[in-house]
Amino acid sequence: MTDTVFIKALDCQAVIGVFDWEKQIRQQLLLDLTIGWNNRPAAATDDYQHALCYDTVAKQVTALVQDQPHELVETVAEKVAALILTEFNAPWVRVTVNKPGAVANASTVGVEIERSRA
Ligand SMILES: Nc1nc2c(c(=O)[nH]1)N=C([C@H](O)[C@@H](O)CO)CN2
Repeated sequence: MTDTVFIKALDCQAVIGVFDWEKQIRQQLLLDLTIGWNNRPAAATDDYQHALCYDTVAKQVTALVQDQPHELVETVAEKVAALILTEFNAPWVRVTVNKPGAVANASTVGVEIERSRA
């Protein structure tokens, strides 16, 4: 089953970084999420109850990323993956965390992980 629900370039303003100056400011993180989800039941019934609501996912992920400080983008990616697997019961998720302001001569840097439910 290769169906997914995705969210691209989710804009989060986060306290993120390893240096002291980074703990005093907010910086942009852009998250790309690809979530394994069987879309057939929602399509067959045209019923929102069977859909994985990308708006609900986006709001919960934004709150998680913005409401507490983190040092590493790796930590953010793991926490977001765990949220999606546990709270939304998704079978797998791919999370990309972009920190576009981090390296002056790169358009973006970051990490990408894939996690599955145990
Ligand atoms: N693999 C990582 N490398 C770096 C990170 C990170 O979160 N993961 N963070 C930093 C600093 O916070 C940097 O972004 C400041 O510009 C350096 N390397």
